[in-house]
Amino acid sequence: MATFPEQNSFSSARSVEQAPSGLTGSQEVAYAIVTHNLVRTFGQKVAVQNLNLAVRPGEFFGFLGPNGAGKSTTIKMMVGLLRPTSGSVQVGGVDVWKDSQQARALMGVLPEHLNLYERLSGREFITFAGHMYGVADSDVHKRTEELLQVLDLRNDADKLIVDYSVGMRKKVALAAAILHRPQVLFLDEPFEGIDPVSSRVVRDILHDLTRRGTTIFFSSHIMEVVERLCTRVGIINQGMLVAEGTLQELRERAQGEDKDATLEEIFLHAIGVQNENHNLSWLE
Ligand SMILES: Nc1ncnc2c1ncn2[C@@H]1O[C@H](COP(=O)(O)OP(=O)(O)OP(=O)(O)O)[C@@H](O)[C@H]1O
Repeated sequence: MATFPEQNSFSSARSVEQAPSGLTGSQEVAYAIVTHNLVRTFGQKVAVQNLNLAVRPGEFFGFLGPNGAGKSTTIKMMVGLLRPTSGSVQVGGVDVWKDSQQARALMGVLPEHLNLYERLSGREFITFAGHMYGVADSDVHKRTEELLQVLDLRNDADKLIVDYSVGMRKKVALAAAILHRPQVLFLDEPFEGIDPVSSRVVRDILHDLTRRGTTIFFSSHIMEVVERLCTRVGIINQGMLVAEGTLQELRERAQGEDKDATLEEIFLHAIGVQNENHNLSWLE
């Protein structure tokens, strides 16, 4: 197990209290996603506290945190599904809550709870999404068929979504989120419920998208996937950003220069988990 410095020292120098808050106007377009002092409360509960983040174009940003940490709440505020209590979000230099239509045109979104049109078939749903984003008919057709093929949905393409499995729903929603080649793609737990074969396909597609300039912001509990894909990682705990940087940067901040710390070790330390005894007394 690696040893680490105090939790708060995890945020990198470029962490975003410094980076975006000093930026104005056109400078901020240098960032694909910027949040300024983002806050969301639910009654007494502060789900997200003064979140400052900046993600550069083409980055593959992994957003980690334990259950209830505030990941989905953050993503919902970033994509225009949940109004912040205070603070702001910009995507591609556009304020998501002031110019929501313009901002949404730049995004693809795979939300936590998939709100799909259950009475459409998978093929119809993907096609519909393409038309909603104004993609030309011929491109919609071509891209839909290719997506159905690579995501192994072709045999079920004409089945109604209501009859899809969890993984099939996730894949069809992902196809709909990427068909218009968004500038910024937000994915809330994209690998949940997806089999290993499709997982690999999805990883390849996402990797390819970032190579071609798409920025990806995604939440996941699967450390191995985050470790493999992400160029930068943010860790949120109890609504606060407790660590942010490249894996290398986070490792280098590990006390004693433990360059071998795994992302799981970095994560557990950042959220303050100790090595405790988790035995159930009644099993003894
Ligand atoms: N609509 C809501 N009403 C009240 N509380 C909410 C609501 N949505 C989220 N919360 C609370 O806000 C906190 C953050 O929730 P959120 O769903 O953002 O966590 P998460 O990090 O995505 O968790 P998980 O990994 O379990 O999906 C939790 O305490 C949750 O109970």
